[in-house]
Amino acid sequence: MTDSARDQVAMLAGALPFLKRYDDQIVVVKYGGHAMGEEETALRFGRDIALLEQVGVKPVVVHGGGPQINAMLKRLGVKSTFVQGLRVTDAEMLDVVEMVLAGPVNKQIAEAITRAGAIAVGISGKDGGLIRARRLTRTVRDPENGAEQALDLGFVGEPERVDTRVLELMIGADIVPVVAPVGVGEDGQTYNINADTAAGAIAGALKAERLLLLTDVPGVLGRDGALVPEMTVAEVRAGIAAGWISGGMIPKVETCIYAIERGVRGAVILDGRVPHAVLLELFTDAGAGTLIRP
Ligand SMILES: Nc1ncnc2c1ncn2[C@@H]1O[C@H](COP(=O)(O)OP(=O)(O)O)[C@@H](O)[C@H]1O
Ligand SMILES: CC(=O)N[C@@H](CCC(=O)OP(=O)(O)O)C(=O)O
Repeated sequence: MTDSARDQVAMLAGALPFLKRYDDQIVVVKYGGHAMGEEETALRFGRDIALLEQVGVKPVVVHGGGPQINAMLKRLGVKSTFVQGLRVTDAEMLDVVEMVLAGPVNKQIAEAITRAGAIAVGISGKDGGLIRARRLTRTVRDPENGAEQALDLGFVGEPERVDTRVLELMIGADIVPVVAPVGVGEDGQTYNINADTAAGAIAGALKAERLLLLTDVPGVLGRDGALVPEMTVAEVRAGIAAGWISGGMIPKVETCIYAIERGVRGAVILDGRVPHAVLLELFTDAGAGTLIRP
């Protein structure tokens, strides 16, 4: 037997306890727009998800696509602004957001997983009544007089209720759901939902074993720029207040807290550009990224 064959067998044997732990368990993976990068990265992601499905894990993919929306807006000559990491979304913008997220981005991911040997089907949060949303309200404090001021983010939504039936039907039939973060209000209004928030709501509703948020940084970075391997909810809150957790990282850590409070057993922020990031996190002791715990 060659050394490389021996290594392969040793690796498989080492993964056995982890394979047992995650057998039949739901793992929600949020695939961020920044982690999609090159085509090879997306294909590799597809292979990892297909592998999870083949070893008995039940993966559910929720994806973003912020950079892909930006690219389309640039082609259309439309400017976009972000407040607290959220895209201010007027009616025209909403059309583009839905077109990009529920269109090419959703289909490319489902195709990459399917090409790797699993059956993945792309849906949006509007399909099967999956994500019932309401308009998100946010306030800012006026630094001059301390008064609270309401922010108008347009058609940005937050999940109000997640109806998991369509996901359960898919999971039960060994189909990997790939979800675009778009929701619908009671009155039929479409809402743009931050993909981290959508993933957290879905993970919470499914009581997933793990929520993995894949991005383009190694995890939560401390003031010194070094990776923080583990954080408690209280430490996260202190980091936001002190300002070293900011921008797009805020919805991520908030999502982790939300999911944990709803019974998800662990939430991890990790670098989706690292080859096999998902497998490293689930099937090795070393793990990857930042684990947020209660
Ligand atoms: N403490 C921190 N650690 C890591 N990243 C941070 C931190 N504070 C702010 N960020 C920013 O958050 C970004 C990740 O959020 P975002 O760009 O929205 O990712 P995605 O598209 O994957 O959702 C990082 O690229 C970084 O610029
Ligand atoms: C309200 C809001 O900001 N929605 C996001 C939805 C996509 C997303 O979250 O994509 P990433 O995960 O790649 O950042 C947006 O319009 O960009």
